[in-house]
Amino acid sequence: MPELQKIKLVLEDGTVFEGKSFGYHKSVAGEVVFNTAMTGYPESLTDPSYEGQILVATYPLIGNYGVPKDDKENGIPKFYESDRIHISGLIISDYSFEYSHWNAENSLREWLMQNEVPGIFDIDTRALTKILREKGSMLGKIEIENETIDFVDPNKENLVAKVSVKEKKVYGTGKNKVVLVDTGAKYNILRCLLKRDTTVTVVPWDYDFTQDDYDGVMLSNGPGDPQMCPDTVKHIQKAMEIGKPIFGICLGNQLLGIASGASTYKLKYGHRAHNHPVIKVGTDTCYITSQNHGFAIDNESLSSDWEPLFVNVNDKTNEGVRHKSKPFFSTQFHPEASSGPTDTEFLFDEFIGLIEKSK
Ligand SMILES: NC(=O)CC[C@H](N)C(=O)O
Repeated sequence: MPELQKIKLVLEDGTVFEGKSFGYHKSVAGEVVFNTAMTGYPESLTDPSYEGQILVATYPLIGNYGVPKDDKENGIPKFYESDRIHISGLIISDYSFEYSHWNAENSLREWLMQNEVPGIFDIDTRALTKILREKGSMLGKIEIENETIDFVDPNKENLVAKVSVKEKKVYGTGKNKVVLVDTGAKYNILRCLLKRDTTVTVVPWDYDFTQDDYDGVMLSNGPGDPQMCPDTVKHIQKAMEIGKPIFGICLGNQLLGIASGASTYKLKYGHRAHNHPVIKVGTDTCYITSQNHGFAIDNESLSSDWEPLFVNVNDKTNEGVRHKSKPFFSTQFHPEASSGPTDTEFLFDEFIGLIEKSK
């Protein structure tokens, strides 16, 4: 094991955890959240929804399968969810300095260094997660020795503007024309669309796509508080008047909800895992889903034209909405998975089905 420098995590409530630095050695502040998935750190670290957050992995052994090659397909990385690491820092229990996997090209440590993202290991992540579970997600800061920085609340910033594409870009040559509103889209949403005979135009979060020629709208995931994107909401409202199919995922669910008049609130510690059970409302069908969110739509605030589509079995929170008569629906979980279970990928087929029916 190389010589490692000391580094600490300081929580808003004053708790301090001392650990060892294995990533880029610098101080950083953000919101501390935990994810209970056992695999998928390359996908999580590059998920733009984590922008501004310090991520705690509750699974104790991290780094053992390295990080994948940066192979491209259709002009986008095959194994990553965006072009860079989005988390502000990584907190783990045991870092595996040895890695082995058929697809590994680099170590997690090297990759964190290249992206200038700090990592701490040798932390009692069970004790830390219990604090976050009991008190809720809180602000925190990673501090190197002899340095003090201020806490920063990323939810007060427009993080979506930071992670969205700056210009329109077209992918694929399929027959169904989908506008993908990039509020921080994971590449697997694009991959799932391209697999289904589509031409996808990825547009910036504040672009008025309603003037374009399209068959359906896909609203992506993304970071931060959904109330920070009024421009996107305005365009969604215009698209609802046009009436072509709309499918939203995670932040997309929240923005569709807000556009329909519903309100959102912050969950105590959010859902970040591979095993969240959701029930399709009105059925006995339960799906196990991949999730990463800290906000939710208030089911009670839905207007009379809308209804909950899925509900979380654990805490009964909203997991999706749909319009009662128009082809608009969304999910709070991730049907594109990556990482996590792919059980709900069929929702992309349902979206394409709605597009074909409405043409
Ligand atoms: N993955 C996402 O799209 C997250 C949505 C939103 N930023 C939340 O935390 O609730």
